[in-house]
Amino acid sequence: MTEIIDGDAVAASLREELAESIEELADAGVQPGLATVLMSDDPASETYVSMKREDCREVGIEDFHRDVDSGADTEELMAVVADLNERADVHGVLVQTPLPDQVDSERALRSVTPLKDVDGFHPENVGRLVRGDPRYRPCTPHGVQKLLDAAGVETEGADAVVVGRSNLVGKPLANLLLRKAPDGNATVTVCHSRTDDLAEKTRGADIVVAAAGVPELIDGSMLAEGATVIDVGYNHVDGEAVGDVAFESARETAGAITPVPGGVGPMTRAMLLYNTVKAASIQSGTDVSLP
Ligand SMILES: NC(=O)C1=CN([C@@H]2O[C@H](COP(=O)(O)OP(=O)(O)OC[C@H]3O[C@@H](n4cnc5c(N)ncnc54)[C@H](OP(=O)(O)O)[C@@H]3O)[C@@H](O)[C@H]2O)C=CC1
Ligand SMILES: Nc1nc(=O)c2c([nH]1)NC[C@@H]1CN(c3ccc(C(=O)N[C@@H](CCC(=O)O)C(=O)O)cc3)C=[N+]21
Repeated sequence: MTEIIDGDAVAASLREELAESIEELADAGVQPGLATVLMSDDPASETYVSMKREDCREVGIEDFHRDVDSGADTEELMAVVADLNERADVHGVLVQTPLPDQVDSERALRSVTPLKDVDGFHPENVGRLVRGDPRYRPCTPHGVQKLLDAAGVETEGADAVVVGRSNLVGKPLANLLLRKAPDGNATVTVCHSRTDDLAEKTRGADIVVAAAGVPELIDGSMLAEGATVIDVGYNHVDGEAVGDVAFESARETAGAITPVPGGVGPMTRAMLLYNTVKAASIQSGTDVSLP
């Protein structure tokens, strides 16, 4: 029987465990705080930010929020970030991307102080990840690791294929799976739009992670019998969320598979809470146990 990996359930149990870490911080007089910065009129970005804020309030993380006019320039955005960098009650600063075209995104994201960079996008944190000593793991890749762990899927020695090489998902995930660590130690192949014969690559994999942003790119014919399939894709087709995996076809061949919705999405949000609690722990010098 194919296991359907329940991201909602795994995320819920993570939030419960994080609530205990937040209790430990409270005993030391610390409340974790996350500041989200929204500089966009895109309804999707607005939705992602409001879900993140709602999650914070639910688990006891203080929700700070800043709206920056979507017509503003890089300097104005960076001034907002600089102010949040200085505040002792703000432990995490998240600038929601994509940013408007007139903004120098690289410069703006680099202005988040690395200790508060709970997205893990700052070059210092990316560098640490690539070097094998991550501080804040990017939320979606970390969520994928937690889903694999929850499903009892060993990465050690596994052949993993990551479809997608973005800085947001594919590259950090490939680095995490490659890391010399119990939740890494996979043999990693990274595929992208110029990959020759994608199906041949995915058919050779024990673990396939689809993060291409192409609806139903991966179907059952492209999988080895019993493979684990993690669908990061979140595409809107006729107003419905559709993954990068053709679920009904893939589940026939897969050993375990994540659905969309109810798979990676809720985990991404849970790992942001995780990083914020970790940030509060580091910045307050309070040791807490993390799930
Ligand atoms: N559930 C969640 O929490 C999240 C979901 N997502 C979703 O994950 C998906 C990927 O996001 P993101 O990484 O930001 O997307 P990007 O568009 O930044 O990157 C997509 C990657 O997929 C590759 N690709 C595109 N088409 C193909 C193809 N036909 N075959 C093989 N590779 C291909 C691209 O190759 P190339 O580099 O050559 O262009 C690129 O590397 C999206 O659907 C997004 O919505 C993203 C973040 C969080
Ligand atoms: N720069 C950038 N930042 C992003 O944050 C970003 C992005 N690009 N590209 C698009 C993806 C997609 N994404 C999701 C986050 C949460 C859910 C999520 O929680 N979904 C729930 C359903 C939520 C609901 O609708 O109630 C689920 O899948 O079950 C989904 C998708 C962030 N993205």
